[in-house]
Amino acid sequence: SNSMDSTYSIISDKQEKGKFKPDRGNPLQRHSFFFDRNQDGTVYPWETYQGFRAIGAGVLLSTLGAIVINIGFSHSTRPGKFPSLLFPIELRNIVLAKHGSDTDVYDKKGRFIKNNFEDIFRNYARTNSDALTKSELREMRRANKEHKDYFGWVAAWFEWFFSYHLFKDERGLMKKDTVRGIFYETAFEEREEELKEKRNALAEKKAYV
Ligand code: HEM
Ligand SMILES: [Ca+2]
Repeated sequence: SNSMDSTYSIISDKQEKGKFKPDRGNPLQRHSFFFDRNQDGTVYPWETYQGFRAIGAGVLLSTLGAIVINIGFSHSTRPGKFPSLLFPIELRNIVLAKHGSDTDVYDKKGRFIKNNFEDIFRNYARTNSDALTKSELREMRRANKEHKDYFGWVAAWFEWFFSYHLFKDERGLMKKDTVRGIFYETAFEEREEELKEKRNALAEKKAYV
């Protein structure tokens, strides 16, 4: 099948599960692919919503995530196309959604730059060497701000807001391993598995009483 076929019409998109294979060398694509629930290469808002729910976000946060992420990133991943009111995000072009005022951990090709990742913790993790407190995270975000880059400020704010809200530990710390897992997507997958297991255990318990 020709992947261009689905480019021109969203309605007749075949939505074949597993049609899209993320590029191993592109962690940014894998990060976003977690939310492509039917794995067809396009993330629609309802998929973003389901992805958020799958990692334990409530209805409100998931709705917010779907709205800001899909409105924010749809158009830039569809170069030359008329804006779509369904706000699809096309994963093969996900690097085009990169913005300013970020950490530079993902480079222009969506690769994970280890040194920039290590810099986050070298520069801001003072209270604990392998985690950021809420205020250290804020400090990092402020330092990353580029002049008049309003879109980047807002995008980075949301990215770190979602990260902190969903992945801080019981002491309110953003652990280094977790942050790496967010960049690589494994944090999403692990959380989803964890919640599935919890639900199954609960269901089994109920079956016995
Ligand atoms: C719970 C959900 C999510 C969390 C916690 C999250 C978190 C993050 C974080 C922490 C960054 C790095 C920001 C930085 O370098 O300063 C990032 C970057 C990015 N995320 Fe997500 N994200 C989520 C969902 C999504 C979704 C659904 C998509 C698209 C389908 C997406 C696309 C991107 C893109 C394109 C970047 C690159 C931004 C850049 O480097 O300029 N993310 N995200
Ligand atoms: Ca999809």
